[in-house]
Amino acid sequence: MSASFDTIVIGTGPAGEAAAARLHSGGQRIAVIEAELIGGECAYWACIPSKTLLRAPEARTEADRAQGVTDPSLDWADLRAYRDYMIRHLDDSAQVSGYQDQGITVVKGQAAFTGPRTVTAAGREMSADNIIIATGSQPRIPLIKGLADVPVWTNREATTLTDIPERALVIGGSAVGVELSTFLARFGTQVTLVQSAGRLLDREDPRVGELAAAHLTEAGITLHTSRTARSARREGDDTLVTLDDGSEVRVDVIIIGAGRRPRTADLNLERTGITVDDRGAIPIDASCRAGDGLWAIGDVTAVMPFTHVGMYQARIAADTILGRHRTATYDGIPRVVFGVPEIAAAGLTAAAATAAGHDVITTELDLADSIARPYTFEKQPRGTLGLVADRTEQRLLGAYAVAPLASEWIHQASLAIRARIPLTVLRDQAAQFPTYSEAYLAALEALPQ
Ligand SMILES: Cc1cc2nc3c(=O)[nH]c(=O)nc-3n(C[C@H](O)[C@H](O)[C@H](O)COP(=O)(O)OP(=O)(O)OC[C@H]3O[C@@H](n4cnc5c(N)ncnc54)[C@H](O)[C@@H]3O)c2cc1C
Ligand SMILES: NC(=O)c1ccc[n+]([C@@H]2O[C@H](COP(=O)([O-])OP(=O)(O)OC[C@H]3O[C@@H](n4cnc5c(N)ncnc54)[C@H](O)[C@@H]3O)[C@@H](O)[C@H]2O)c1
Repeated sequence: MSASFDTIVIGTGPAGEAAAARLHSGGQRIAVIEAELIGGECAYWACIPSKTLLRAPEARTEADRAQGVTDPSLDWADLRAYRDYMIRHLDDSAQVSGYQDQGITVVKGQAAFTGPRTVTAAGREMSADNIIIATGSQPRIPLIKGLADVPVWTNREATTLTDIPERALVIGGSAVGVELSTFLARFGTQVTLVQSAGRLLDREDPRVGELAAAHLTEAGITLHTSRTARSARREGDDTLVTLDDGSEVRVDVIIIGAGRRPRTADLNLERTGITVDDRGAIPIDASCRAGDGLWAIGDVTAVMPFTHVGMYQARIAADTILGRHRTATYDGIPRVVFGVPEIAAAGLTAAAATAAGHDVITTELDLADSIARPYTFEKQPRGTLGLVADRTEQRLLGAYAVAPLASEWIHQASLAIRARIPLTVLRDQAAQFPTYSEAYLAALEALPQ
């Protein structure tokens, strides 16, 4: 006999967990189904370990650059132990019992639909008024001849590594590639990064890619843009990778960061009436509805595959299910690559704003020429803030910042874009002296009128 619930959540990454928690506190009877570990990719193999691993090199670089600090050093064994603690030693038993203690049913197994509102997992049949699909994504593996015969890491092996490799070829030059390269290079790996697009972080403003390239080069990383790996083969203990220009790179491991695919393949979605798009993503409306009583949130929607977006969609879907109708808007949501220094952006690039018909004005500010904080922060002051605005509408459309702590102060641009705060109001701010936030006023005053 099938157990019935108000809502079943398939997948307990950050999106599924946020939805389950909100619906449970809204009084619903909930079941969560998880094929692997409660917490999802983010908690064990993505955001949490990667940001934990990047903090030490960041602190080391900050210390190197701060006047009056000598001999800062990295301790891999200590960081590795802290990473293992942060990823719960890949053990989610406390999370399972935490849910059970709250009265949430946990089913460990691969869920598949048996009908529009019924699923099976671990031999159990379940039905619900609402089913939320939050099954996340998996790495996209490029076609490279011989890849199956050489050591290859996806984000999973890279973020749970036990030993720092001597030489690595990183494939992909966006968030995963830039973050993993930064971490490894700062720990002494000889990193070669191969990026198929003409620049790093190719969805961002071209200046962001240029600035990121300069920082990666400074960290000792060899960059190949407009390049792909064609084939790989073993030669003794080495892996020899041939790029598409015929050049060869000798490494110990290939690390893949070439994008992700929504995880929908095993769900039997044909039983639900949902048809995935050409990326394999589940199409949703503004409230994250994917069909009658069906919802999709997080990476599986491919809308903006970030944890904060998945959790936002979870709040939108859960509130709508609870009768508090909400719609999502994605304007101005920040996008951060945790490089050293941090690379942050929000809203539209100048090119996207122009394509959308805006009357675009832009400015870029060298922070060391304009504000005091870079000098109090480090002895080689640096940082860049770029703004994109609409001259006619007199509001901010986009921003990028490549500078220390940019992941924090990008949120001012994010709020200004989302809340459509007029430029006159933004120019009337008095940010704390001396902070990086002062850059906004300096940049706004430099915007063409
Ligand atoms: C290396 C790396 C670093 C990242 N760093 C950041 C960061 O710093 N900040 C940020 O915002 N984003 C980051 N991301 C992106 C972030 O990890 C994802 O956006 C986020 O994990 C998506 O959450 P989700 O809940 O949609 O899916 P996931 O976290 O992928 O969780 C989905 C869950 O569903 C389960 N599942 C799948 N299919 C089934 C099934 N059929 N039945 C039952 N369970 C199923 C999976 O086992 C998994 O536990 C990073 C990604 C990578 C690869
Ligand atoms: N800090 C963060 O928020 C963070 C960190 C890591 C990942 N993420 C998210 O995880 C997802 C995956 O990140 P990602 O960087 O793997 O994917 P991505 O889709 O953002 O970028 C993939 C990059 O790989 C390149 N590429 C694709 N195929 C290639 C090939 N064959 N050879 C060389 N280069 C190739 C592309 O040009 C692109 O720049 C993204 O949605 C990202 O936003 C977020």
